Amino acid sequence: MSKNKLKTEKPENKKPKGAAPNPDVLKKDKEPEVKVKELVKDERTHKVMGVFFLLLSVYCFIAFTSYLFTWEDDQDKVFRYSTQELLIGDVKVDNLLGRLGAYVSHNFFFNGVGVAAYLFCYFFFIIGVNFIVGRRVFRVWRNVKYILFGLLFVSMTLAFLAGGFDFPWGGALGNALNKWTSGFVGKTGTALLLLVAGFSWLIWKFNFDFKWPEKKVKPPKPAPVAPPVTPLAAAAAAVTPAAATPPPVKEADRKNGLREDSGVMVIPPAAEEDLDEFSPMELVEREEITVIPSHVPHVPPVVPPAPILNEPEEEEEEGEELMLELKELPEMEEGEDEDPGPLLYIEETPAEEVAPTPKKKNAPQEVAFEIKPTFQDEEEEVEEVAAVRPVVPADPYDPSLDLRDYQYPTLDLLENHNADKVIVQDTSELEKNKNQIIDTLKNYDISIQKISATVGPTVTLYEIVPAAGVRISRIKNLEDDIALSLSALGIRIIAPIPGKGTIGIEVPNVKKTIVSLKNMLASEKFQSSTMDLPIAIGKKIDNENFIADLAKMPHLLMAGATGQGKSVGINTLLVSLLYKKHPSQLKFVLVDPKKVELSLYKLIEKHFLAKLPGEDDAIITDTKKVIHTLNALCIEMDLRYDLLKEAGTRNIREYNNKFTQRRLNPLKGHRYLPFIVLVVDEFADLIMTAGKEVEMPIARLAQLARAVGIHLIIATQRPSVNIITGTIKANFPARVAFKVSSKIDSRTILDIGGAEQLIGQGDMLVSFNGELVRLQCAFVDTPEVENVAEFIGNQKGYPDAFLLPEYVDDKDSDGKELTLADRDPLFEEAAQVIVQTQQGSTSLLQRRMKLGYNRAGRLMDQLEAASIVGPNMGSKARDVLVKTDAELQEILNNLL
Ligand SMILES: Nc1ncnc2c1ncn2[C@@H]1O[C@H](COP(=O)(O)OP(=O)(O)OP(=O)(O)O)[C@@H](O)[C@H]1O
Repeated sequence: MSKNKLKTEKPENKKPKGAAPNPDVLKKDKEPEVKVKELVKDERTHKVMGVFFLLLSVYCFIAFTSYLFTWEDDQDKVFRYSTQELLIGDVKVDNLLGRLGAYVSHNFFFNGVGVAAYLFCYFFFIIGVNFIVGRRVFRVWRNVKYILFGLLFVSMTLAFLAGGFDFPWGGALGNALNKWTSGFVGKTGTALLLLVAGFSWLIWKFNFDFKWPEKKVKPPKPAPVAPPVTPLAAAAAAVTPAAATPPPVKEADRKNGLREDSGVMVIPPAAEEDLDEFSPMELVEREEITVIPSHVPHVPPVVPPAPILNEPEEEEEEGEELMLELKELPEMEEGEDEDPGPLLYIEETPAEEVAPTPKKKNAPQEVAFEIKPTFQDEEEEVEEVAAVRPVVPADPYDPSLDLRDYQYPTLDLLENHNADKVIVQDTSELEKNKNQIIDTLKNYDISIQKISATVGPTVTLYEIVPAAGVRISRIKNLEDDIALSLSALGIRIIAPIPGKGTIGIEVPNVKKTIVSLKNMLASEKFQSSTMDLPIAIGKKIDNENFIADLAKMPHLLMAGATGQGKSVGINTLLVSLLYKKHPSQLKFVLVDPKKVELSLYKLIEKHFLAKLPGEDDAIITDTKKVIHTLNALCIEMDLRYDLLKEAGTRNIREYNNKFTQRRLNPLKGHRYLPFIVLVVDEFADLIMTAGKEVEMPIARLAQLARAVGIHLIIATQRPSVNIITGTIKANFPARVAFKVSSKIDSRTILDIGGAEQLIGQGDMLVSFNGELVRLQCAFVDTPEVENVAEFIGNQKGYPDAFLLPEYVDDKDSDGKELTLADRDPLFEEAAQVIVQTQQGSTSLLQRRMKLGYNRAGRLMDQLEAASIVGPNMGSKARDVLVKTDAELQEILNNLL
């Protein structure tokens, strides 16, 4: 019914208003052009061509083979009769394919290329297959090159070898080539030429490995242990990460794509021939095949140690050699060459003082050295050291050494969830959906040229190429009507698919596949990722793993109605990070107003969690404490910026590099900075209870914290505009939407509709880098998270969680008189810092004691009240009025 109605409306559709020209006239003008084009492009034409070439190939094959047996008799007849007589007349031949067969074979063999004529059968075959299948199963141009070479080489070789026979082995071409070459370079030359050509082709094709058997080299003896090894040097040697060196990959395994160290099957890149082109109704089932090992050993990232002494390999002057070492010293600021760990300093004693040794070239060991451990917090020693020539410290600083035995969680802690490796979609379902789509579009008078299907874990994407002349905007306008007509739940129309000019219709699969996090973490992409904070989010429709770097995102906003997969999504992100990061490199700040969602992570408090000083629980559930924690994070951010500025670095990566190279002085407050990831499970709840007090620090962190390694993951059930305000949104370029309840919610979170049409259970849209991608979120169940948390929690951790700077709420202390009775608990410590360093600087207190500006300022006022420092002098540091510890102790005793 609607069909007829719509068809009668057609002219109106084309030209809605105004004095339109007669549509029939216009149509007639355009029709022929469109038809020829369509005919050429039409897949049926291609199929017909395919059948033709395949039959041609078979025909030639039969004719040629028959010719091998009947050539003697048939050749006579071909010679005797003219072409016309032969083809039209009544001549009897023996070839299985009659006169035409005899004629064609004779011309291909005798007048052509001899036995090499079979290469033509092959050529027709590949053309036929390509046409019939509708894609380049065989690469035509490459094959043409091989065939041309084959024609020349085979015909000439056969003519050369079998020149005396009657049978046209090499055909006219082979004979001619052979004749000319033999005349030019002689018989022997021709033979050599053919051998060279033959071998060249074989080498080119198979790339043989010509290996000369290698001389057996004795393994070098282990270097003798240096006689005066201090305990310190021994400790440094123990750091050498022998275990960290990945085991060598066996040659055979490498060829097979099996990486021994990870147990991960790496799929070799698809052969060129396999590359597909867009084809009618093709089924795309691409799956990253991974062999999931029961145990994937992880190797903590340990930087290989630098040699203690660089012994030059080439001949060099002795003096120059020492110069070389000195040149290698890192550029340090004055007095910055100390760091807290024990260092190796090499004291050079003039050779003649130790023993008179004759000067020799290339004998560095003969310069007398004494290796002395020094500890920098002992001041006299530091001074002593300043007098000697320090050498580059032996090893780069390795932050993971505090927990050097830490084992990364293994994959056997996770479940497979029966996630099928290959997604098998019922072909009848595909066919049914395809026909329904075609029929529905026909109802709206939209004809299509091609349709292809890509089966994903939860939905199948039908990609449509509209027929020539159909405007995509028309389909876009009809989006809702088409969705209604298809009447399947969760249909999403993408018109057009960005960058493709095709239209996508996503239809939910009847049988959905769970994407297990285990599979994703076992994938080569994740295992070999070098991202700072790799997160395995889920699988795209084409089954490609979507793994992103949270550090680049740099923050993530997640929304979704209740029960659609948000908590699973957060667990997925957290577990991915736990599988890739050492506790020294990453800390989580977990905010869980719902109190139960993140409680599992309590077990890893001493490894991966950060908390406020003095707090019992690292997982924050109370709104007041959330405000304190967020402000503490802001202080940490400011402190980190100060450190970055002092170090002359722009971001956490550069800073940590400089620190691990021991180019930053920990006595000046420098430290290794772990990444901090703040996770808020229910943001709406926080905004409802604390409003601006929460929004402001979140917005500040979102705006500034990326460079100093603080990243935010904020989740909310209610993505309404009063919760996700403009300020928040502007600073969260990466957003994730699970199914939401309305189009408005979808717009709030993604700036576009679509999330309301998702089908739940981890079906999600990710807006990142200006692209909108539909993913099936990787699934990790609560018991799995528990396993991972237990595995980590049972290992030795730090004494406490990572402590954030203390934050004192101005409201708590404002209005109070600054009396000595109200002294800050850190008063004594602050006084000691000031007296020991003799610097009355507030920022020094901030850095040394990890305090916020307000608290450090208050402490300074209290120190002033106690006459330990002088009054504020603007930008200059205050005078320190107490010069010695004894003096300070007396003042402190009097204050009690
Ligand atoms: N990626 C996924 N794959 C398969 N099933 C999933 C996935 N994510 C979630 N589910 C299913 O959906 C259920 C609800 O998920 P989840 O608890 O994460 O929802 P939620 O959005 O956090 O809900 P709430 O806001 O009420 O906590 C899960 O128990 C699971 O059965």
